[in-house]
Amino acid sequence: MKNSPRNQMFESDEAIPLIVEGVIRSVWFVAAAMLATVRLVVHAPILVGVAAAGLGTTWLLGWRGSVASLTAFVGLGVLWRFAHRSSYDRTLRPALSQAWRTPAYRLWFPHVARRCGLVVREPNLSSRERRDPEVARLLKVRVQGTGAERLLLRLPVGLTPEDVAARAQAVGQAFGVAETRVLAARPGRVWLELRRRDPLRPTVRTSSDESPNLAALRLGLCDDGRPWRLRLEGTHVLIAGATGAGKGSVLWSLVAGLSGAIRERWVEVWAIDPKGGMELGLGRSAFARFEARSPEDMCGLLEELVDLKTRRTLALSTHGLRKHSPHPESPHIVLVVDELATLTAFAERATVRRVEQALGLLLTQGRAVGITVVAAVQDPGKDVVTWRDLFPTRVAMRLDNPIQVDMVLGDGARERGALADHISELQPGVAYVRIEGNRDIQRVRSAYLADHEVQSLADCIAASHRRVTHKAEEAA
Ligand SMILES: Nc1ncnc2c1ncn2[C@@H]1O[C@H](COP(=O)(O)OP(=O)(O)OP(=O)(O)O)[C@@H](O)[C@H]1O
Repeated sequence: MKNSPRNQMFESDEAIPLIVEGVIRSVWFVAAAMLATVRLVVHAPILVGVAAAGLGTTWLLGWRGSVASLTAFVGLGVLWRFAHRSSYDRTLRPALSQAWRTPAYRLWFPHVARRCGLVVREPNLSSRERRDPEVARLLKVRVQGTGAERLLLRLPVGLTPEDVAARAQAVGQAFGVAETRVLAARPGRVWLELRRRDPLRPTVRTSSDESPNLAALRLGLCDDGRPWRLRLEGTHVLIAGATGAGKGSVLWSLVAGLSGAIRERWVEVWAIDPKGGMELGLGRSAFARFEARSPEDMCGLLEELVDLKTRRTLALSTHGLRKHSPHPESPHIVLVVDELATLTAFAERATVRRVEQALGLLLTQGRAVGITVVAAVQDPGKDVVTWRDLFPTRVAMRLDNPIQVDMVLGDGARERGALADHISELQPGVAYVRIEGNRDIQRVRSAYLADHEVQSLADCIAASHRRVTHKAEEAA
């Protein structure tokens, strides 16, 4: 086929070529229209559904009936919103947002991507040879019930997820959103998340109705609406946050989550509070061991745990086992250290060396024998970086500057959306969590326990232990 100057397929004005051309063009037009319809249905099914329902109703009931039905539907929606806000927010609201935001993103994204630099230009070509730059393509839009809008992007050759992360803020601002982050999809694709509402705004309460699971202990809420679950067995946890960031709430949520296991005695929490008991002293009866006196005393407790570790390692190797299983005679031990840096700040040099050696041994060899270190730090300076890599799980709460974010979570974390230095002082307990082997960073808020709740939690644990001891004495 060849285009003549008059845009004809065949260079002939005879009837048969003209008829053939007409048939080919009609088939081509019908196929293109069908393809466009299919694409519209696939990309904006809700919008197409609503339009089809509107046309169907008008055809069946006339325009008055159609307006009446529409009014009834809107009325039902409004009623639903006021009668049961949570189910409305979970289901209808995201569906409505999806219906109108999908076409809006599709319309504007190519323009925004070009302006924000999500493009690849061929290098080493003169401006005359250079073709149009390749732009990141929007494949899918997902509106979630939690107020997050996720855009699945296909990256042109030459663009990486890090490039998208570096431009994410600009794209977010263009769509009127302040919070953005990049999540891994498969190679060549990336999810760009834009958050319009924050489900972590209200204070999160603990839920005590769950039996403790060391592989996924419930500590609070994730910003996708799911519970925040943290693995405690086979890992160590570093929590960094400026003063008032809510480190205490993470530690107490952890104790609250473990309380069932502590009462049944297959988990013990040992606590070290270098601030003289200011932070953890409130619930000291929840702890099997508690030390808040001199650096030498705290060092002594660490060394006691190292001895226990050595005995457990020996026992495991004697029985040919590779992993410790907790039970009341040999419980899983969670060592909580509030303010790791203070532990060594006021100690003699010899004590500092002993503390460092004991911590090093627990962090490198404690995981397999049922010992988890959970340490909090206020100022993630260079001391923390020394220890950082020995903590597979890291939690960055509100931090003072952007450099500290990568210091805690690892290089590139802030660029991928862990804006811990942007967390508001009005939202204590909010944090970004990085787990070993997972590039994605979770945004979470820990549950909050008021002082009286911490006290009653500790009293409840102490009372349960007293009952068990009493029964054991009676039996003896
Ligand atoms: N998860 C939370 N939800 C709501 N409010 C919280 C939460 N965590 C903490 N708060 C509030 O913030 C205050 C400070 O929290 P917290 O003492 O835990 O901070 P911190 O990081 O331990 O500070 P510091 O390092 O100075 O001890 C608390 O008194 C409480 O009112």
